[in-house]
Amino acid sequence: MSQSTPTKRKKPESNNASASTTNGGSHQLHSRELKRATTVSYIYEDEENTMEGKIKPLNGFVTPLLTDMYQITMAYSLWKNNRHDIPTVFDLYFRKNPFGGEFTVFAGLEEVIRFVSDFHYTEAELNHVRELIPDCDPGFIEYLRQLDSSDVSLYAIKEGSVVFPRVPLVRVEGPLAICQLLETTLLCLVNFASLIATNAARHRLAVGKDKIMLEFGLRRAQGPDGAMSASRYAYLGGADGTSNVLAHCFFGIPVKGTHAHSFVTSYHSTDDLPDQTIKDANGKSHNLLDMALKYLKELDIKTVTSELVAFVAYARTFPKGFLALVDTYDTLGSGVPNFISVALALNEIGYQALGIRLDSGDLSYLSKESRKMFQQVGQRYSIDFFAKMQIVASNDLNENTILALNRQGHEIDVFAIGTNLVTCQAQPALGCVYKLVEINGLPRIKLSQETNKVTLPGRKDAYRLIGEAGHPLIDLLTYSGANCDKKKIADQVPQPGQKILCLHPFEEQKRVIVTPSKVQKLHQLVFDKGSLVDPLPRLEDIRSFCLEQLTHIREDHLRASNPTPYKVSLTQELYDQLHDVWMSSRLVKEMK
Ligand SMILES: Nc1ncnc2c1ncn2[C@@H]1O[C@H](COP(=O)(O)OP(=O)(O)OP(=O)(O)O)[C@@H](O)[C@H]1O
Ligand SMILES: O=P(O)(O)OC[C@H]1O[C@H](OP(=O)(O)OP(=O)(O)O)[C@H](O)[C@@H]1O
Ligand SMILES: O=C(O)c1cccnc1
Ligand SMILES: [Mg+2]
Repeated sequence: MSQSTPTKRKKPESNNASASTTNGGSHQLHSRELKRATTVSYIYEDEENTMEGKIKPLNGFVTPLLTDMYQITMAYSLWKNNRHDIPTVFDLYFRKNPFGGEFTVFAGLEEVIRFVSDFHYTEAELNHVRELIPDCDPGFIEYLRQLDSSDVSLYAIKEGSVVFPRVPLVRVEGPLAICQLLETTLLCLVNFASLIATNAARHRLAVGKDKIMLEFGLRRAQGPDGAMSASRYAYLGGADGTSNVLAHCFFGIPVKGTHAHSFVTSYHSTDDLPDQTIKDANGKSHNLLDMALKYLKELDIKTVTSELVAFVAYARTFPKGFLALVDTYDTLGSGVPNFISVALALNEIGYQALGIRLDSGDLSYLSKESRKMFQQVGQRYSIDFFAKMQIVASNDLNENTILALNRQGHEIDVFAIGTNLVTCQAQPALGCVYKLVEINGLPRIKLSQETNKVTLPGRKDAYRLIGEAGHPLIDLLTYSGANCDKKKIADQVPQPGQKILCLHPFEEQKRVIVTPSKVQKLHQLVFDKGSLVDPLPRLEDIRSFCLEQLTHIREDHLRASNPTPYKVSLTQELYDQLHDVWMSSRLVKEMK
């Protein structure tokens, strides 16, 4: 690949990054545009997200060459055989929910729309393609030079929706060659995004809605692109903030942070802090270290002095949001008392400390013991906010450890989750696939030894049937293929209050009659032959939609252990069509 040119970026607007877990980061979104130059390079510009403005991918690697080689060879062959313009329908969907769960959060749609909208080959990219194909016909390069998405339409489920296996997340309609060329990039954009969003949603459910969940995974993420995607989609799925500064600058995600052990261990003695003073709101100077030592004496506790010095140094830098990492030497014997002494000193001169971070040991026990100490000191000195000091926990947290902490009881206010959130250690990939379901108006099927892998042929629509209690009951797929007559298509559309027969795609005896109270059409036209239909929603609105959606799904579908599968069914018409196409596509074996 060509060397990238040096980055040429407009300076991001100043962000409000702060050292505390509550003060950091504004919620304001700074949309960034990433323009592609002749070689792959990153040039970020402010983007007006208008309908007229050309929208671009969020990441400079997202170009038509971010694909598998076979897409290009297939496109060449389709063009050579004059099949490139045949009208087609492709479905993008997954077959199994991740993490042993029974739900998935759909994410990545904005990036899909941006990529499809911007689809074109630059001259440099055309040169690459020419070099990749032996004896490449110049006519193919001419064909690619004029190729764009002006004949492509996308129908999609809203980003942030809770979704289920086999329901197309995106339906792509357009000429065969370009739809085929989109496959790999679209899958790359949806698979990781949805996996991370689902992982974040599961961690969010474990943490509970009244607690704060932060994503601290940048250092362990799968490279810079994986890290940016992870921060974006962890936020979409329910994280309240990230430690990733660039994700704040690009996506407007609130940025949060505390400090590391190295900050504490970098101090050895009081000599390392020649200036121990701090000014109060009136500008009067006080010696913060002496004041903290006075409180330690009153409390009759001996602690590690170098740790106290580090805390004083940090507190005089951030007196308004002082939060200390307390487990460097001895959490309850030194870290928490040192924090308390500095917090009391700050309080004396009008500043309110924020809390502590625990990063090792038994987080249930340590959080409860720390809370007790805060309550006792608060009572002794009649300081109300002391009992409510924020307790942040980190250290290899995951869904299971959080659920275990909930069972044991804890006093944690903020769960900071890194590795397990951004790498999806419990399951490293989602298996979204992209399959041709209709060509030239005719349904197409892909057979498999595994029934579950057989594709559902034909153009389909999807509806969510909502029950009396307000919970989704079932997703129903209807047949809306080009060869299905208009009345049949209309007759399949489920109506509230009417009985609807819903069939399992492969097991004839599994059928249910549903009378929905409400019906939601799941697919919307989001990209219409080259044009964006509606402005792209803001990331924080997608996040709010996702969190709201989760409150409507029945708890037994969401729970971590033995969740109930959610039903996805077919209308009689779609069922018949599936089985007709299946029968006619299968060879009848002969035995002698
Ligand atoms: N009460 C608890 N219940 C269940 N899991 C816990 C509890 N407290 C901590 N954990 C988890 O147990 C693991 C402890 O890891 P480990 O023993 O490697 O670290 P540590 O000894 O506490 O700290 P370190 O080695 O980083 O100083 C972490 O994954 C942590 O999230
Ligand atoms: O554990 P995670 O969920 O990935 O969360 C992020 C971790 O990264 C930081 O330290 P790091 O692990 O780099 O070093 P430390 O544990 O030795 O402090 C932090 O203190 C957390 O422990
Ligand atoms: O701000 C923190 O405390 C932090 C950030 C990233 C990783 N670990 C900790
Ligand atoms: Mg660690």
